[in-house]
Amino acid sequence: MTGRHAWIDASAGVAGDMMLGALLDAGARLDRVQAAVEAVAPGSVRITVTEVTRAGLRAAKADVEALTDSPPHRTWTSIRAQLDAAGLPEQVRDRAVAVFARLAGAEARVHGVPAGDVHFHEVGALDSIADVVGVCAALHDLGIGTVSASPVAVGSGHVRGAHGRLPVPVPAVAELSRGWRVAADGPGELATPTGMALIRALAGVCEDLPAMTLDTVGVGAGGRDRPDRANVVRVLISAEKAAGPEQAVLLEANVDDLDPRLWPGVLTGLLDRGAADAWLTPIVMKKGRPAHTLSVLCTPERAAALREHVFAHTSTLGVRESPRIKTPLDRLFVTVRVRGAEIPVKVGHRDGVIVQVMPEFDDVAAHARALDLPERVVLQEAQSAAGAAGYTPGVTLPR
Ligand SMILES: O=C([S-])c1cc(C(=O)S)c[n+]([C@@H]2O[C@H](COP(=O)(O)O)[C@@H](O)[C@H]2O)c1
Ligand code: NI
Repeated sequence: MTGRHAWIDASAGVAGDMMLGALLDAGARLDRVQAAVEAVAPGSVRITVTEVTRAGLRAAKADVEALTDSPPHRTWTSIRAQLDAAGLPEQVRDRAVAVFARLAGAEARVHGVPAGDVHFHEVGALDSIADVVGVCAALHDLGIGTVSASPVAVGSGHVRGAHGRLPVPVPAVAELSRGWRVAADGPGELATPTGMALIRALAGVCEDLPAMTLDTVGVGAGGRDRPDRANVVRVLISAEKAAGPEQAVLLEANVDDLDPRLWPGVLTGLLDRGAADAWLTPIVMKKGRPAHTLSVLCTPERAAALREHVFAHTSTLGVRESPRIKTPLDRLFVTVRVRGAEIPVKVGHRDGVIVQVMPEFDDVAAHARALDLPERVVLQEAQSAAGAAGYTPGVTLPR
């Protein structure tokens, strides 16, 4: 994935409105954010942003004002339908779905109900929609391709809510914290479920500030002003990301009982839904059974949807998931003419030096069929035509 990198500093805690404030402070346009929220929950909320101080630091405070007395649908199933129907940019929708899926999964486990039935409280549902969709729209507006985040301060003590007195970290935050570095780091509820769900769904990795050419810093305020520490989330955003390693997720499942005729459709379906790659490896499983490992490489944002696709379309009972680092070549396409036909050629380069020159094989095959020529002849001619235009491995890209 291309784009800038955002590192979220949640060392003083995190909540949805704090992240939204930080991204608006970093330059995300309020009208774009409001429009995305409006598309999901028309006429329901108005987002405003004001400048405040927290322990003497300037910060942007995002506020969500409810404009309606009639609450929106409140289950995860109905919010999912609203997100799907809103016509959001694909990246905004996918990220928002991933965040709500995390939140619903955590609440489902805590309360012992199916995720689809998880009930977002009436006012909370509007706040959550505005925070989650607003954050995802702001990331999109800022051109953020990848996200990572610091360890999170979750707080300590107790809070009062719909479930009475809850221990801090509240149960949903504790559930969402599994696999992340967290510490109490102070009294009170420092991390909310929505804030933690945003971190877990959007950030591929928990890390201290990664090396970057820093472009922008945004500071988002929490509700309370505490004298001992600034109640803020910071977001540090890189300049346009240099070509280099990016976060990826590898999903894997070993399967020994799927009708083999179904596999091509499974792989095509995964690629159609945004997997960067999907493949099968023959293996031998327990009891000497011939089987396959299904592997799916994808961005962290696509992982949840693709995991569900694997469950729905194969017979697996589980999916393994591991973070990976992927280093893609920068790419561009050029078109060459071979015997009257135009064939696109993919050129992979690193720092402006060409590494790979590969005619698109589907086009080569189609043209070979049309001319009744061997595919290898058309392939070679397309490669030669690209070379004649200056696209040869080892040379600098033509201007
Ligand atoms: O309403 C519910 S089910 C609820 C559950 C939990 C659990 O941890 S379970 C916690 N809370 C509290 O709601 C407020 C708002 O949280 P946001 O994530 O919407 O900002 C917060 O204080 C939670 O502790 C509610
Ligand atoms: Ni709850």
